[in-house]
Amino acid sequence: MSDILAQLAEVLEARKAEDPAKSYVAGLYAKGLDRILKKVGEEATETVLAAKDGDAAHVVYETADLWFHTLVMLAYLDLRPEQVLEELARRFGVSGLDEKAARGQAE
Ligand SMILES: N=c1c2ncn([C@@H]3O[C@H](COP(=O)(O)OP(=O)(O)OP(=O)(O)O)[C@@H](O)[C@H]3O)c2ncn1[C@@H]1O[C@H](COP(=O)(O)O)[C@@H](O)[C@H]1O
Repeated sequence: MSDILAQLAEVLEARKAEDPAKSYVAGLYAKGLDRILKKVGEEATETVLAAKDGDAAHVVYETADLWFHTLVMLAYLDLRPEQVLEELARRFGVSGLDEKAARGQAE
């Protein structure tokens, strides 16, 4: 499921060498971190409004925009989505074990 994040991260990395006039992502990099963070903030707000609105397709669309712009932010900071997934996996490893134990499934 997370393969698309890794593949997209590769594209975002490659866009660091791209002409800003020819690529949306290269254009964002050229505008700098503050512009990227502004986009993350805008997309977060649009996601919240979509969730309040209650249209499922709209929520998915806006969440994709939000995730995409956080991936651009991570790439700009030379961070990888795998690092975020590892952090989530580490947390799940802790709480997931608790859940398994509660269900009597612990090994
Ligand atoms: N997944 C995306 C993606 N999601 C959203 N967006 C862009 O994010 C922007 C969303 O912002 P808005 O809705 O506010 O639209 P906007 O007014 O055009 O944006 P601003 O002028 O405010 O920055 C749109 O321009 C979308 O096209 C994306 N642009 C690119 N990608 C992926 O990134 C890859 C590299 O893209 P390029 O750099 O364009 O080649 C592509 O192959 C795609 O896979």
